Amino acid sequence: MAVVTNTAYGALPAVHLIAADGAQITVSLFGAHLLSWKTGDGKERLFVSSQTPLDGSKAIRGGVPVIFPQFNVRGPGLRHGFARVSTWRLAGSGGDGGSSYLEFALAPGDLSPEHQQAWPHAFALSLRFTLHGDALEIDYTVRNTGEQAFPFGVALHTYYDVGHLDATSISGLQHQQYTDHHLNTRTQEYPALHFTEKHDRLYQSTPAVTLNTADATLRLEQQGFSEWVVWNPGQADAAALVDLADEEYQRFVCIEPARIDQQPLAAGATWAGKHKIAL
Ligand SMILES: O=P(O)(O)OC[C@H]1O[C@@H](O)[C@H](O)[C@@H](O)[C@@H]1O
Repeated sequence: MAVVTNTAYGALPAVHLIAADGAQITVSLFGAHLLSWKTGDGKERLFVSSQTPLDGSKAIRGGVPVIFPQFNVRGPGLRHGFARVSTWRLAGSGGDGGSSYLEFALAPGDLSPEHQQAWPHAFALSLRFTLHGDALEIDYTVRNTGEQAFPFGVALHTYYDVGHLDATSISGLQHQQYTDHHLNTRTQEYPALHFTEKHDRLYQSTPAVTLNTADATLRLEQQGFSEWVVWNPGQADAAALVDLADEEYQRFVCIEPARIDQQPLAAGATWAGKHKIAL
């Protein structure tokens, strides 16, 4: 049986779910932000910076920031959107022997007056985290509840705890085109991407990639999104991030299912994306 409890993570109210097989997640209401995912063997799969504020004053550095309605600076609003700095509601939870879930919701009434004014559209977001044995599924939907179309971009900005970058690679991207942070578009010829310097790349989506670390292999699948973003700041950019300790860039990579350009969602329409991470 699944056990759901209210808890705190730093100063943030959070919800903790333990599945029947011992797998567990902790999600803060601030950002509907997944902060910890431990598989049944007790191993933590996500990275959270030791320097991140955990009081709602700023986006959390680590875990799974939820990006909406714009990716990075690809839109006129707040960088990476307001969803990661808004307080969501717990909309449901439950489970049986096979799977357990937590579901969160965000609508205009949950936003600060400043964010509501900056983005005056009628929408409903839902995010459901489902634990299935050694896999985690995240179902993300965006509904237009108004009478006019609005533009939106989304991403699940997942920070994986990789132990050390030296032993980390991503496979499944060979022959894929990517755009790097210099805005060069190239094709990746080599089978596995290794992290020897800063990486900030946008790949067209492929159904699955594999993250290889010293002691684990994770298969990442996405449906409904259009890109994979692969990001590690490297040493110099990490030193400029006040919410990351200087050496911590060596402990994570972000692999993000995303829909980076803002595209319209018609009145009454729903967009749905699914992300599955499995051992
Ligand atoms: O510091 P932020 O706003 O959380 O963004 C972190 C990174 O997020 C990544 O998704 C972007 O590709 C990077 O360009 C960006 O630096």
